[in-house]
Amino acid sequence: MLEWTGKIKEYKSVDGLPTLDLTKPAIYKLADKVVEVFDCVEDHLKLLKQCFDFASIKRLITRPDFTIVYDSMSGVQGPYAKRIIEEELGAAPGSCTNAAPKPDFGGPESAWHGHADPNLTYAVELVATMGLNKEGQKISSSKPIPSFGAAADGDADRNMILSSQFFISPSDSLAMIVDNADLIPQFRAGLKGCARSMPTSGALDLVAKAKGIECFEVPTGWKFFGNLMDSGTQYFPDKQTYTPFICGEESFGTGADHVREKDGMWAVLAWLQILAKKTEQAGKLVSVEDVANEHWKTYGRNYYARYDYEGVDKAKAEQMMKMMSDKSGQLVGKTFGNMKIKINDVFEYNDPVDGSVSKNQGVRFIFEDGSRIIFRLSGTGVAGATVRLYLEKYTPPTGNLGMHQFDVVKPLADVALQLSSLKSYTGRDKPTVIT
Ligand SMILES: O=P(O)(O)OC[C@H]1O[C@@H](O)[C@H](O)[C@@H](O)[C@@H]1O
Repeated sequence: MLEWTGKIKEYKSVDGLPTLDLTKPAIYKLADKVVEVFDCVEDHLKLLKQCFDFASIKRLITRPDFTIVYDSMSGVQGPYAKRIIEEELGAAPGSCTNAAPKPDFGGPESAWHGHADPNLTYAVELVATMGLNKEGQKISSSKPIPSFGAAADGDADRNMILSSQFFISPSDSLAMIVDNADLIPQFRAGLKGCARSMPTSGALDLVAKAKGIECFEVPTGWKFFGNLMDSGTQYFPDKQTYTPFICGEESFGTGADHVREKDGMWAVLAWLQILAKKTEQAGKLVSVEDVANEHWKTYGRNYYARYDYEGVDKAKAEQMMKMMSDKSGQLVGKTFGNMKIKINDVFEYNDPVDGSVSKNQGVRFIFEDGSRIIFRLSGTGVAGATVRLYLEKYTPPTGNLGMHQFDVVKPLADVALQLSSLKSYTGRDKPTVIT
């Protein structure tokens, strides 16, 4: 792209364009061109109405025993949330919090210091309202705790889902939406495909296997889902079709093939739709926690956490990754604690749709019991390098399903520090953020 910008020889501009009123929908004719000003909230709402049964979601939201809080963290979701959740679906006024978009997402004065990130660490207001602390442990609250909570990030493509004193990890949220896709009108004809990014937990794979749905493991980055959504279309007419399709990432992005981006509002409505239908079926209010408990009893639980080490020395982080990559395959059969390594490699993706190969997509240590330790360098960090360490431990349905995820993966973190020598490379022995 940079190369092409160097080749620009001319650009055109128009003098004397009138100032158009962008505050209301209208169509303007300017010489031989037409400019249409449209309300993007209405546009999105129209599309979402094709995906969901709004009447049934409204019945849930207006139940006297159901309360909802949707925190837009001063990002762009605010006007959409108020229009859809409060006006269209009948949630009580004030259910949508921090709903006035601000250019600095609230800045240093906000509880989240302008860091509009929907996770346990940054979405502090919502997390406290839902009766949790940043470790996801229950805390007491002086006010009644809402039945359902959600947060959006600054550009509203990501989401966090909670119920009263309960946090659902994005990996679990994805698996549970796919498991219950038949309750969502968008998937009435059945799902043909689903996908997760490589570091996202394998909870999705268990559902896909049980239901016979094609499941893909792609590198981190939403673009990799795009080709799967295009399979069988005019772009790849000879390829098998994987749509209708649901996909998601551990980094709080969830979506489907109604648009090509992750869609925070879609994920919130998908959950509300599932709860609405299950509540109708059960004749009593069903919560996110109820759905999760049922799910784990069927599939087992993929305990999961991500440790971020932010702002580390880039060269050192790269050396550490290289050291681990160089050992690819050499640690198979080695035992750490009571766990034996089954696969140690560097993840590579062969795109089944366009045939492209993406190498060097993260270092993986996969153990015989299904536990995983994954290392990646963030592609979005701003200062130095961010090392992301993803930890996953599988517990079958017969095991203890009610433990705290951060406690369960802690022994894996100790093994990860050993495997990576992270402390000697980066000087860090504690992550900056755990989600
Ligand atoms: O490389 P990082 O920092 O882990 O960020 C990954 C994220 O990067 C974003 O740009 C993509 O839109 C996401 O899909 C992806 O999850």
